[in-house]
Amino acid sequence: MAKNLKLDPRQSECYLAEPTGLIRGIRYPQIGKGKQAWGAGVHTDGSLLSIVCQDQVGGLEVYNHNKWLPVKPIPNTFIVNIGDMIKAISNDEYVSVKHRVRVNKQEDRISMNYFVFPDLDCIIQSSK
Ligand SMILES: O=C(O)CCC(=O)C(=O)O
Ligand SMILES: [Fe+2]
Repeated sequence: MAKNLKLDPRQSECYLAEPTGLIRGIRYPQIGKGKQAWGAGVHTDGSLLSIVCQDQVGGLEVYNHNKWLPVKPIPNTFIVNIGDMIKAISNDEYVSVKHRVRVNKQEDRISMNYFVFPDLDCIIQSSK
């Protein structure tokens, strides 16, 4: 991505700072038969990138070409979502993905999420 956007390597380094990264572990409790609930409503992530590791229960959905698509759990596989900051840096060449999480009726769901944020003093600027 950095190559494609012709980013200065020093600039990309400050975007991908390690100390500002954030890990969030989430448990979505089962809701029981006959009920419906959202574990996470429709949103985009404010980060540069988000790396999601979900268990086998499923429930994550992404919006693509006017459709909601379930993200099938695949063992030992991470999902990488583009966040709002990449959208800003790339002048909308890369677009942050709308997503939501459906809660399962019979099983709890666990996901681990790593959000990549830039260094604290890094200035986000468009690549154009
Ligand atoms: O639990 C998931 O699969 C995604 C969670 C999420 O979208 C978030 O924490 O921003
Ligand atoms: Fe998210």
